[in-house]
Amino acid sequence: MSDGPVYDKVALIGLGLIASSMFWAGRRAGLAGHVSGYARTQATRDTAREIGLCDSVCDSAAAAVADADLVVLAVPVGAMGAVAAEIAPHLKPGATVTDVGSVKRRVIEDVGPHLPDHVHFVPGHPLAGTEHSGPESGFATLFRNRWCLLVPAPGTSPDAVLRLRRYWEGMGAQVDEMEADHHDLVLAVTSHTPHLIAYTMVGVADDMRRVTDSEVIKYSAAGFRDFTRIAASDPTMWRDVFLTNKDATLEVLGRFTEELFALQRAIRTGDGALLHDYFTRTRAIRRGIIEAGQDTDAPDFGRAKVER
Ligand SMILES: NC(=O)C1=CN([C@@H]2O[C@H](COP(=O)(O)OP(=O)(O)OC[C@H]3O[C@@H](n4cnc5c(N)ncnc54)[C@H](O)[C@@H]3O)[C@@H](O)[C@H]2O)C=CC1
Ligand SMILES: O=C(O)C(=O)Cc1ccc(O)cc1
Repeated sequence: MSDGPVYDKVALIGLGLIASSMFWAGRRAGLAGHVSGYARTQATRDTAREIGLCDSVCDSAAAAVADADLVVLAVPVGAMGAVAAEIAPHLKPGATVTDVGSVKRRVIEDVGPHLPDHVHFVPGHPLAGTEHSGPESGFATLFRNRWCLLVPAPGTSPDAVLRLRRYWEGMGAQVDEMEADHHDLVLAVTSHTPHLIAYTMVGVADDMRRVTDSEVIKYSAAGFRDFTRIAASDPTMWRDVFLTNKDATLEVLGRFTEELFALQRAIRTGDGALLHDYFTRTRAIRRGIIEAGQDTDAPDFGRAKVER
């Protein structure tokens, strides 16, 4: 499927869901000559070696990035700066450094200052994931038909950006470019606040023990099940997302609570027309997404089988 490797050597730093999916997807499409990997804990490195994740698993980040043409930072957002500081002296001149963090402004602020002038920094964010984490959770089709947003600073080498775009496209993603603050606001609406709402709803159900004792599990309908899936996502990753996308998340949450109060009032006052109008508008949005072919989870989309 590819015209040969896009990079001779790729280094994956942090071997969780996203890095392992990148390894399997890249290997299937022949996108890298060699993939080295590094994870902070011995246990993760051992698991990676056992399951054949990466062509070589290194015991230091410095060893993993040596001679790499692309370095991917795939750790929680709050750890990006420290990892960048650690690898900076060992980067090959002309290499591209990218990341996959869910928040972009903070990653740019934390990583950028550590990197030497002789590398290209092209921040990125694949809009694809699951509630699972760790080296065994990845699969080759995770990025297929999903967006990957690249957030290069103005003046970044167009060749470096184009090459990274080809790499993501080789893994099946559609690539767009976006400015960092805009990215963080869009993601606060479409991903970060929805996750917070799911965490809250599952927390509320758990608090109401009277109702939840076994009955929540037994009678849970699809809506609540979706919330529990999302609320099972990695606590470290999501703590970092909210701490580092604070302003945008608080802005969206402010709007959300205003709307919630309006709906609460409509329920209390029996304003059925308001509720009906509201739900009619939101239904149209969902139908619009499906008609635009953007809901890759829709049953009629023919979702790719999960496989390595
Ligand atoms: N899980 C998801 O659905 C998505 C996650 N992302 C982003 O991708 C990045 C990685 O996420 P996942 O692969 O899901 O995480 P994960 O939890 O599966 O893996 C994270 C890896 O980073 C390592 N790590 C954690 N703290 C570290 C530190 N202080 N120093 C060095 N290594 C450390 C862990 O040991 C693990 O190998 C995060 O920044 C996240 O925001 C982006 C899109 C989707
Ligand atoms: O599992 C889900 O529903 C997700 O929303 C996956 C996801 C999580 C975090 C991201 O930054 C991007 C995608």
